[in-house]
Amino acid sequence: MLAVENLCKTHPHRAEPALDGVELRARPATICGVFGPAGSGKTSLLRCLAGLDVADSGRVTVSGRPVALRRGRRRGARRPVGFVPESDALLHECTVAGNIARPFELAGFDRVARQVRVAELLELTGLRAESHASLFQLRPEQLRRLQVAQALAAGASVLVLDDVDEHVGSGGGGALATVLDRVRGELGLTVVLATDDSEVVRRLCDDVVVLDGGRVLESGPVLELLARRRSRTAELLLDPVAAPAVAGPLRAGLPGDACLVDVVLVGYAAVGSLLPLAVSRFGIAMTYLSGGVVPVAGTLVGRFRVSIAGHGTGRALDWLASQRCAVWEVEDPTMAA
Ligand SMILES: Nc1ncnc2c1ncn2[C@@H]1O[C@H](COP(=O)(O)OP(=O)(O)OP(=O)(O)O)[C@@H](O)[C@H]1O
Repeated sequence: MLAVENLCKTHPHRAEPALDGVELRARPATICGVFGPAGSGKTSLLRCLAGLDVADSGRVTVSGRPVALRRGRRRGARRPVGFVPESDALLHECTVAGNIARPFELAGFDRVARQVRVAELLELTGLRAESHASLFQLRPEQLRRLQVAQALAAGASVLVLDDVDEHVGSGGGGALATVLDRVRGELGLTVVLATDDSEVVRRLCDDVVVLDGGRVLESGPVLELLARRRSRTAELLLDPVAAPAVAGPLRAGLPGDACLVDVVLVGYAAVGSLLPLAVSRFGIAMTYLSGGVVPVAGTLVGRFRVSIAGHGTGRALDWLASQRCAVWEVEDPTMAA
């Protein structure tokens, strides 16, 4: 377990803190996304996690042990937290296999043991065909996978990746995503990645920490946060199925007693059945106005704006709220006027 307690850091010559009381828990065999806009403190946090920087106050521990500040520049030395920076810090004079072998050499593995471990990591990271290639022949996304292999070779039990964006998102072909999936599922490691790309969180992350201005706005399991009323995570991750900002024009043509409702449904079963069930159970009239479904963390999440009318409306809303979904009435500026 990686635990961060009340981490605070202000960079030299800065008035505002880069990290202001950050708390984080990342479990083994999970991927935790540190999600926030540029300047929100993601890199500052990750550098403290990896022992590359020291915080002004607070604690970072792995399995209860404080993470020590890294000293010296011995690339490939053994580290419990493997840091994969935005730009590569690899050995450009060595081949792909040579880069993975270096931490094993430094740790005193003999030649046969080294070859076995290097072969395993080449397979895990999908780089077997590039084993003898020079780094100059690799694409940026392949270099990122090599960095992961090197961090694993250095004995990381926690893998920290900065700025995971186009490499994992729709533009990157998904090879790094597959590797991280295997690191989580097959090796059971804790992965923490920083991103400002909601697609990366939707596709890969079990947990999320939403950062802004160095503060945690919201954190927890992604699917739990999505099922919370007015969740910040839902607002950020469900942008492909965002409801229109203004409710007013949608009311045209609806019955006078209709109420407009936004509902977030989590899981295949909920998406497929909850709204029709509410209609049949409570005898309400429901009209679908906008929204859709999007895959998140291996399941389906739906966000819909619907109008509901009929005597059973209140009971239907209470029932929906008691299921695995978030539901709230849309504030309608035209009604308030
Ligand atoms: N070495 C530094 N010296 C001074 N200020 C810094 C330093 N590193 C970061 N900062 C400042 O700290 C704040 C947080 O920066 P940080 O790089 O951690 O955010 P970020 O979310 O990773 O941003 P990005 O996505 O652009 O990398 C910003 O205001 C930034 O300008």
